[in-house]
Amino acid sequence: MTPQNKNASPVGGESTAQAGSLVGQEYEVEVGPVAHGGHCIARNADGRVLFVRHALPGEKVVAKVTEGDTDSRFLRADAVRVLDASKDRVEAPCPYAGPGMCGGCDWQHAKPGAQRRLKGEVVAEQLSRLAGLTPEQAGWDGTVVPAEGDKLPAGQVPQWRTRVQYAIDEQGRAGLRKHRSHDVQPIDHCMIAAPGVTELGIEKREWPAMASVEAIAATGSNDRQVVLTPVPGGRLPLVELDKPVSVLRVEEKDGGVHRVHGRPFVRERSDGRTYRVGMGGFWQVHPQAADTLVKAVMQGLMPRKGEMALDLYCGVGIFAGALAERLGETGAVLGIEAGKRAVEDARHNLADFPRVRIEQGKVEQVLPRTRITECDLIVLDPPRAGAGKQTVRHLASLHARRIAYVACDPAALARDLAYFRDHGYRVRTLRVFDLFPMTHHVECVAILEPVEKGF
Ligand SMILES: C[S@@+](CC[C@H](N)C(=O)[O-])C[C@H]1O[C@@H](n2cnc3c(N)ncnc32)[C@H](O)[C@@H]1O
Repeated sequence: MTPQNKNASPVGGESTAQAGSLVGQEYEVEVGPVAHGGHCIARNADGRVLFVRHALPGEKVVAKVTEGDTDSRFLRADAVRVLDASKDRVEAPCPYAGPGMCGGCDWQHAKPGAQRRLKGEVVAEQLSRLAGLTPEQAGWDGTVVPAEGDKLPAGQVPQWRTRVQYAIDEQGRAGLRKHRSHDVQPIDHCMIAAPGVTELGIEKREWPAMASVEAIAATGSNDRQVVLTPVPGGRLPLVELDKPVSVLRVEEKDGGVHRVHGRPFVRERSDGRTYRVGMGGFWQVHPQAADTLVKAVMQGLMPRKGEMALDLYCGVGIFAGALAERLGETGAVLGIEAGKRAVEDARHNLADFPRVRIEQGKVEQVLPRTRITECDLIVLDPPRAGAGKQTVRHLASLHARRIAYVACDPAALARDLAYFRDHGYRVRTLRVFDLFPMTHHVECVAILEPVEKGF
């Protein structure tokens, strides 16, 4: 046993489910740094890495293995007893947060300021490991900024989730999935749900024959919507909720979304414009997110009249709309988005800008087909996987004077920043926002410019 793991001794636990399995084994461990994904790193007596949820750096806990066997490179575990608590620890306000329960929140047991510090440490670690960048080199002051209105008195929780995907258990009860599991934790209330979602009363009724129910409470209007996904062969219930809603249904065969009754879209607002978001399309979940990100992107890009811009992975067009407004009648914007319905919405939302064009398809396929060889500004807001090497290479070849990269995964961002550096772009500024309080998720906006331009 090495000195750093002298306390990492097995302390028993339940018998393992199968030969070699360590599930149920308990270790007393000293908890090390936070890692990407909502857990902290510890080591057991063999020096094997444990990713421990419900723990905080510097604590001494009993960690009970939830995944892994004698051959696993690392184990996953839950802190089931805290022997020496961090000063950042609080009693989780949600009764469904904790080992073996709801998998939705990762940091209910940490003070809000500590949650943001942990997220900042994760971003810094990913930047350093995957892009070789220090916070200073990324033009980042190391802070994670809360959304406006989210700094609340102790004990109060921001109610920010305007979209909640409830899973339905075999008895028809609404709940949320347990961590890395298909099992459902039935709940009677989600603490971080926006009031508009809670008011629908999804948790109060039964949902026989449903696999999931998504509740959407628009921030930019009073539109309310539920999206029902029946179990195979399941019949749609008559939906009577506490508030009027429109209802959509997800087709079992092809995953397509269809209108049952009411409007097939909700209306949201960003940067002073109304956006139609149809048939379960993407919209940022936190009520402040769209405006926060648009503002950060516009401040970073500083668009000028007459410039040509790209909005990649454009969804229903929030960045394209904000750019078009600023570039004026002589400017032009091309948006590219894979989702057919989102493209229809983007075209509808931006129909009053004659010099905005939206192309449907994957960025990696459409962009080469456009034969664009130059542009002034680029916004890219890819899904969690990031843009990838080929797309980054293509973007760098367009000689944009500035690029805004909006990222929901700091690991993908860091990988792509390294590719951008290989192609002559460096990070001018990075801003990090806590748009997902209580969870490990974080949103970053990086502004890049060609190296020769300097700062
Ligand atoms: C994080 S969302 C951003 C949407 C939009 N920028 C917004 O903030 O509302 C990512 C978008 O990329 C789209 N998408 C995913 N993969 C894509 C690809 N390979 N090419 C183009 N769009 C893609 C998704 O449909 C989704 O609308």
